Amino acid sequence: MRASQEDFESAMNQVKLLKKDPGNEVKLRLYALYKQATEGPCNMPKPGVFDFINKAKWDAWNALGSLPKETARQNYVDLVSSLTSSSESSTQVKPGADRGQQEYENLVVTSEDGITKIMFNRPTRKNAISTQMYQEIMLALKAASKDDSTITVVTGNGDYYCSGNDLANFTDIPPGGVEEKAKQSAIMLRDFVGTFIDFPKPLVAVVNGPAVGISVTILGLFDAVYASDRATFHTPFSHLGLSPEGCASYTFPKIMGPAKATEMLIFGKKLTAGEACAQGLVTEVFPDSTFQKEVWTRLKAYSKLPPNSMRISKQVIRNMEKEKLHAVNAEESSVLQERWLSDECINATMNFLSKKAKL
Ligand SMILES: CCCCCCCCCCC/C=C/C(=O)SCCNC(=O)CCNC(=O)[C@H](O)C(C)(C)COP(=O)(O)OP(=O)(O)OC[C@H]1O[C@@H](n2cnc3c(N)ncnc32)[C@H](O)[C@@H]1OP(=O)(O)O
Repeated sequence: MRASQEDFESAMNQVKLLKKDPGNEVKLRLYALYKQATEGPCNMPKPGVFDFINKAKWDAWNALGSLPKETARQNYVDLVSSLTSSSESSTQVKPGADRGQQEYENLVVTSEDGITKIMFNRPTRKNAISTQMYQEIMLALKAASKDDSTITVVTGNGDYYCSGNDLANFTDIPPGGVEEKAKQSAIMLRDFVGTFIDFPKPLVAVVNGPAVGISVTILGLFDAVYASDRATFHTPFSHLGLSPEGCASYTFPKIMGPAKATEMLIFGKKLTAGEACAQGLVTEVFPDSTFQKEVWTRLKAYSKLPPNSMRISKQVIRNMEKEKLHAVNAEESSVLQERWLSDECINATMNFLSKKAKL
């Protein structure tokens, strides 16, 4: 959801009420986002080198380049919200504390060494994502976006990373009928993917084993993807009478070129980790025997980099695309709303649930 003028004004008031000084770096960022949101790109003359304060302000504003006013307004609101939640919450989880095991039924969330780890935890179902688990992932990401960690990692417990949407989600039909279920599911899907699009910190996938469906498509929204050589990447949408989601209809052709994206998204070709790396979907592949050790050593080193700089770099890399990604997400979700009601999809799902089919 975009921040309104009202949200922006309320954020400006909240800044005045902050109990703790957020430090010069954050104050400069607030200043720059405020100027960009209200006046647009910086076109003031650059202050002289000895005018330190005004030069620092000018540099911060000028660094935002042609960031659209609406995006600057949204970023300002997000930044203030992260400041107010961290100063208000005395029970906030600090890195090193293990939290969430009571809070989440399908996830294990821990925070240590500046890294929040969100682990899918339904190993007996190959970490298939139930309706409740979609909600829990959104909650965990929102909490991670505001906690003290610098990097957020998503991974899976057991032999699978994730087998995608839990096909049993199709059986839980509300009193409004299957049309109502499809409508609610499209809203949930849009919100779920939107949470990844808007995630403000470096987001890393540690793909410990095979990945299927939506757990693959959203990888295009991560900042880095490390995979065990046991991992595979499979998006069998046509086999299931479905169509792509997670913004893959946009990110995959961009990452790997349209021809390779077609093989995955339309023909359902399963990629090995090596192939996915060669096509740019995966950052690096590690032997399974040393995967955890090598990846976590590297992530711990990355987590010591300056957090504000990493967030800002992510913004600079991603922000121009955000609007496009939200539009793609809305379109994909609305197409799927129709697909879920199609005979092709209903038959494929029934075949799986009655154990007549597997991928
Ligand atoms: C009316 C509209 C409602 C719509 C609601 C949708 C909401 C948002 C949707 C977002 C769009 C997402 C799309 C996708 O993700 S598409 C991909 C979906 N995933 C699959 O099709 C995978 C299905 N699973 C399999 O083919 C195999 O299980 C798999 C190859 C993954 C593993 O095979 P293996 O032989 O190694 O293991 P088992 O099959 O024995 O698995 C162990 C048990 O786990 C159950 N399981 C595994 N994956 C799923 C799954 N995705 N959904 C439900 N259940 C799953 C499996 O059945 C086994 O159970 P049992 O022990 O009871 O047999």
